[in-house]
Amino acid sequence: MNVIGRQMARSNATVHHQRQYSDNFLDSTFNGKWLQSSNFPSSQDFGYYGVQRSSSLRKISDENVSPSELSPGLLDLHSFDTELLPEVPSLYEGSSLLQPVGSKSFEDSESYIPTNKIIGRSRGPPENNLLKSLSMDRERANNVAKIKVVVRKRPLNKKEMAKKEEDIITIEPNSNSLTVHEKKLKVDLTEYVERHEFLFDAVLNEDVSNDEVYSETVQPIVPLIFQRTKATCFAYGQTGNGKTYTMQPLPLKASQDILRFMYRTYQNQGFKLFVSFFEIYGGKVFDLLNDRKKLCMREDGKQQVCIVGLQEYRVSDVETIKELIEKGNATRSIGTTGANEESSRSHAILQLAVKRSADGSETKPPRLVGKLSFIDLAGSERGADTTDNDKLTRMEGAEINKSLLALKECIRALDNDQGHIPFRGSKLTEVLRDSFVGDSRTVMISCISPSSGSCEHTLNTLRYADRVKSLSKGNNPKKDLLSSSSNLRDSIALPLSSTVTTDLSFEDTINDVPFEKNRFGWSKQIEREASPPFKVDRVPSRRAEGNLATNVYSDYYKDQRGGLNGLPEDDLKYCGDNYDQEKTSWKNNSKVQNFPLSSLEEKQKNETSTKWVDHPTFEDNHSHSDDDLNALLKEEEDLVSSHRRQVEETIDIVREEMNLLVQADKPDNQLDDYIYKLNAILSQKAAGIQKLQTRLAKFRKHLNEYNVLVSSGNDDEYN
Ligand SMILES: Nc1ncnc2c1ncn2[C@@H]1O[C@H](COP(=O)(O)OP(=O)(O)OP(=O)(O)O)[C@@H](O)[C@H]1O
Repeated sequence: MNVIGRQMARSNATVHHQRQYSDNFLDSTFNGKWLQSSNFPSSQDFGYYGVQRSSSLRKISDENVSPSELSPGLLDLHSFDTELLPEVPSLYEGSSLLQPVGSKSFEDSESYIPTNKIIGRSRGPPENNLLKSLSMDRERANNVAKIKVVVRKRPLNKKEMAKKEEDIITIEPNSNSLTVHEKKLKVDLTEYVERHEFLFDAVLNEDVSNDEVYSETVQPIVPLIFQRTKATCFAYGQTGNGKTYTMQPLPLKASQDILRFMYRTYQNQGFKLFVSFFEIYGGKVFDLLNDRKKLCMREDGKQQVCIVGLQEYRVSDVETIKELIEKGNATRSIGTTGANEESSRSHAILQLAVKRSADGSETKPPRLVGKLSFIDLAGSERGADTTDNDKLTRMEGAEINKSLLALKECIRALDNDQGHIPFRGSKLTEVLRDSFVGDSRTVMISCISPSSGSCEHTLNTLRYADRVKSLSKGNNPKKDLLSSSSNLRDSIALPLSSTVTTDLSFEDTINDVPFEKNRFGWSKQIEREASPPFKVDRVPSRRAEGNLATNVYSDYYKDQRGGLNGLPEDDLKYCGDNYDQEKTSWKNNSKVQNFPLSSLEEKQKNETSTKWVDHPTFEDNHSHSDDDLNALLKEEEDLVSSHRRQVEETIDIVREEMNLLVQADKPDNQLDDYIYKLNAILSQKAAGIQKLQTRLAKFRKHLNEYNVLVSSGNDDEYN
């Protein structure tokens, strides 16, 4: 932790004591997260609301910050019974709009307001224009998707340019799609480029400013906060890809808008804005606005999560919020990893809560109306990057992975309206529990590097985002259509070994085969033409993953040499069980044209006599981090691959069964032979199913272990 920051945080633990910060001190000393001062909007960017500030911008006054009234010791962060107010007058309706513009102080401050889409800059826009603009905003707010996934690409940095790394991300102008061009090597060491296409709700290129990021992500949500919505905005991505750069200005901009609503639209309606800022580090909660005091979480009888003793500050101007954020940032933990010295190992959560007293009186504690949470997640790079680190760092990594996985699962469950939200999967999701129930909105900003050197991490980040997005029903039919028809989630370079489509060249295959999403949101290739039953030799697959180049190589081998026999043993080891299944299925395919029944016997013999390379287990691969996110994601991928192959095999088997029946109908049919072959077929079927069931059970067990299974149906039989 930043020592100066800690000192400062300590000395400011009670902001009743007015404190004068020097600009120099602030600008030069804080180097914590969210503290690249150049990224902060300047003070002129913000208006002053409510109580006018003195000439010092650095003063936190009693008027604006009153921790005592906000720190009841047991602070129910979220579930402070959401206010049961009479219906909050719509943001866009009611007398407040028609009242003369606010108090003197607001009038005075108006000239500071840079832009105001809700309320025009000019003092008296014609009433109908105002209403029109508000109704447009209301429409916009109502259209805010429940879950929005945005990807932001940062520019190449100096280090990457010095290493002559290339920009491998292309974004079509005015589109929501991006393509990762991954360089790969064929077995003959010639290079080829594998293209991975993704479609999201918005894709922002390196030229997009932080202001634009705000208007694309958080701004549309702000009005909803006054209508009892709880919203979460989080940045996800590898260390150094711009999470902090992206998140840092958002709370300030949002609080500016919130205050604007409070002082204009909801003037004199008793709304108050509160700020809290804490971090989750190694599974523990620390108050960033109270000298990093360790806090504990409690769940009350109503299963509402409380953070005991979290300081929450009432604020009425942006400058104070800025100071609080600076203070919190200075206090935030910064660890080191092999990947990036500056990498953050904690999740920082800043919350803006809008509250109101039930009867408008000041005597009763205000109740929560709506809330906006900003989460700067820890770097998403996982297991591999922490291998060399000490036990503590590895455990931190494990906790981070666990929370990232749990977060994804909660968002999935949220968007699927599932009764069971697996929020207990991590501290992060427990803390955010109330953001996953009721009227909620989630914005995820995935931050990616353009550099070729980060390709694998970039693909991981995009896959994570895609999983969040692909399960999003949203409220935009167009989006659904796009998702189902053209979310080119993954690799296009899939040299499928189809005996039917052998007339297609490799390039034809990679360029033209369309994709669609399956019901889990994964892409699958659509057959070029509707194939008649049993003409499909390979089940649509999206196998070639960025971090499993061997998959591609083995496919390539398979195509080039007609089989896996040519694969070096090492490759097989890496391929693991994928190729255990692959071997069998490929063998089937090689003989599929004539369906010689002898292949079954041969296969059965092989299966019993050959000791296939063991599938690398979850534990084997990731002994350093049991709950490694990548391992679970990989296991999920492998399960789907196995399922796909099992279906392929089933198709082959059914073909053989049909042949067998044809044989059985012939007058010269040998009963012994029929019985023997039928027995072989049934055994093979049973073995395939059993194998898949085992894998499924194992995967479910792992999910259960990490509390991330969304649906718990029939778990018992697997445990
Ligand atoms: N879109 C962008 N435009 C310009 N510079 C950027 C952009 N995104 C990030 N940067 C720069 O890249 C560097 C790393 O960004 P940042 O600290 O935000 O990464 P991070 O993802 O928060 O890393 P960590 O996981 O370690 O917290 C910073 O110097 C930042 O200014």
